[in-house]
Amino acid sequence: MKTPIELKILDSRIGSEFPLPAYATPGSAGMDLRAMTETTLTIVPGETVLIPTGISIYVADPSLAAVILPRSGLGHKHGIVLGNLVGLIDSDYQGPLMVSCWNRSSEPFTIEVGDRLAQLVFVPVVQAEFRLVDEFANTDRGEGGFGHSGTK
Ligand SMILES: O=c1ccn([C@H]2C[C@H](O)[C@@H](COP(=O)(O)OP(=O)(O)OP(=O)(O)O)O2)c(=O)[nH]1
Ligand SMILES: [Mg+2]
Repeated sequence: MKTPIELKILDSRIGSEFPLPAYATPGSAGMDLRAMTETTLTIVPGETVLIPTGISIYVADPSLAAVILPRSGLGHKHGIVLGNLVGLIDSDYQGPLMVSCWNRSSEPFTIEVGDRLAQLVFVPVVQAEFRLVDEFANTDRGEGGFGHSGTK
């Protein structure tokens, strides 16, 4: 059963020239987001560009969020990742869905209009309420962290 999510088309090329984001296979976790720029764009090494996707979504349910993740091929082969590393889409956000695209490679990278740049994944969210305490119940780990157990 898929969860219905409201979506607005902000760029009429989506739904005509380019399809709406969709799962590529029945088991896909992410839907690819396309670069809805006016023209072809070259991102020089080290540069970060905010790229519109041509859509907005309204997740609405506070127990859900969406995350924008890099595509592994672009990230690994071309160093095209996200300027914010991961994009988090709040359930009450209704603005344009944007992808912060960072060229962390040493080569310029050219994005054509409609290229699939990043992917959108819906995730469950638990909202916490802090309960102030003076002491935690003991655990084996305690305060150990940040590699305190070594690598072997
Ligand atoms: O890659 C992203 C990340 C965020 N957003 C939108 C949706 C998100 O709900 C909103 C705010 O994101 P976030 O809370 O991460 O950014 P902020 O810098 O804390 O902005 P704000 O003060 O608006 O919360 O921006 C995107 O479109 N793309
Ligand atoms: Mg915020």
